[in-house]
Order: sequence, then C-alpha cells, then structure tokens
Amino acid sequence: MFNSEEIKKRVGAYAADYVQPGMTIGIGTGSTVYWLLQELGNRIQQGLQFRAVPTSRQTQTLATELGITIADINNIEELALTIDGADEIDGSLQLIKGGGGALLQEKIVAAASKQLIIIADETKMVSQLGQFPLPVEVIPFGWKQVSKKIQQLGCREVVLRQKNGETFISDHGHYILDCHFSAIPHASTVNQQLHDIPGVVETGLFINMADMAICGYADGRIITSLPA
Ligand SMILES: O=C[C@H](O)[C@H](O)[C@H](O)COP(=O)(O)O
Repeated sequence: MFNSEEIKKRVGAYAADYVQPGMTIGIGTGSTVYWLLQELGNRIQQGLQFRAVPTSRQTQTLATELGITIADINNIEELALTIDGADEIDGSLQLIKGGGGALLQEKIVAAASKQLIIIADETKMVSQLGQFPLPVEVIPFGWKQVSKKIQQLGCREVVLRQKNGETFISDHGHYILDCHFSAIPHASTVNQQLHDIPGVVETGLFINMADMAICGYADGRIITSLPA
C-alpha cells in the first residue's frame, strides 16, 4: 500500500508523460503538482524542452529552481494543456480548488488552455461537491458585507482565511473566504450567484473546465477519467 505522499508522487510522475517537447503548458499549484514539477525537472536534465506559465508565485519559484523556462501568459495565444491539482472532484469533473489560495491565477491559466488535466489522490474524489470549504477570493474592502451575502446563499459559515496568525493575502493582494456549505448540489448556479456579489473576485468552483482527472489510489492503481 502507498501512503498519501507516495500516491501524489506517483500521480505527478505519471502526468509528466503528457508534457511533450516544444509545448507551452500551464502548471498548477500545490502538494501534488510539487511532484509533477520534480519529475519535469528530471526530464529537463534528460533533454526535454518546454515552456510553462505558473499559476502562483510558489510554483514560479520552484519551476525556476528546477530549470523550467517561464513564459508570460500575455505573449501566448493558447496553452496546449494545464496540469493542476484539486481539493474536490465530482463524477462530472466539476472541481473545488483554491485550498492553497491560488484559485484566481489557476482559473485564468486553465481558461487559456486547450486541455485541463487534474491530478489527485483518491481522497479528492467525491459524489457531491461542498464538504471541502469553498474558497472565494474577495477584495479586502467590505469583506464582511460580502461574507453576509454569501451566508444568505445558504452557506452555514464563512471564515476569513488566516495563515501564521495573520489574515492570508493572495498573490494578487486579495482575501480568501472559506465558505462552509456542507453540500453544493448546483455548483454552476452557486458559482454564478457568488460572482453576482460585488467584491467577489473569483470562486474556487471550476465548472466544465477539466477534461481529464488522473487519480492515484493507495493500492497502486492510477486511473484516468473523463467527465461523466
Ligand atoms: O490553491 C491551490 C490549488 O487549487 C491546489 O490545486 C489545490 O488546493 C490542491 O492542492 P494539493 O494537491 O496540495 O491538495
């Protein structure tokens, strides 16, 4: 049996096969993507050449250390593919993302990509989204007003994200509200309702964006799935 870190490592390495010479790709953020980056770093040593748009400062720093050529998204027509992690994945490959606070840049990069491949361990697969608190990125001004409006949508608790005893600030200078819905049966509707609240910058709901999920299991299986 494989432990959680080993599963992430195996899935990250597996997904590296999708990166072909000469591609310009998007690279996500998080502890699963960490292992993808390590494998891509190995392959660069063996001669693989590609360019990447990172989805966070954290990924940009690590990618640069590993010798990955960084591309500016504004100079690119379209990305061949993006590989990213997720916090929850349902059977239709609708996602909750943003546990690491990178949802805004991740969504922009995913939207600029022909294909979005999600890498995850089995704990991320759910029958319905919403157990994981939904991250919503908001501008700091008036965040309590925004929080009240989110509660009016049926969210039982909204928590201003903290890190090391201080308010978490995203790469783009925003706050993150972690929204405890318990269940999100109509994710597309909730996504739209959240976007309609003034002050909301982006939500962690990635609706109809993922083209494939690569999921690793403790027993060693790695299963790819397409939207149901
Ligand atoms: O903001 C973070 C991202 O959306 C991550 O992709 C997500 O939180 C999953 O990260 P991990 O692979 O560390 O569970």
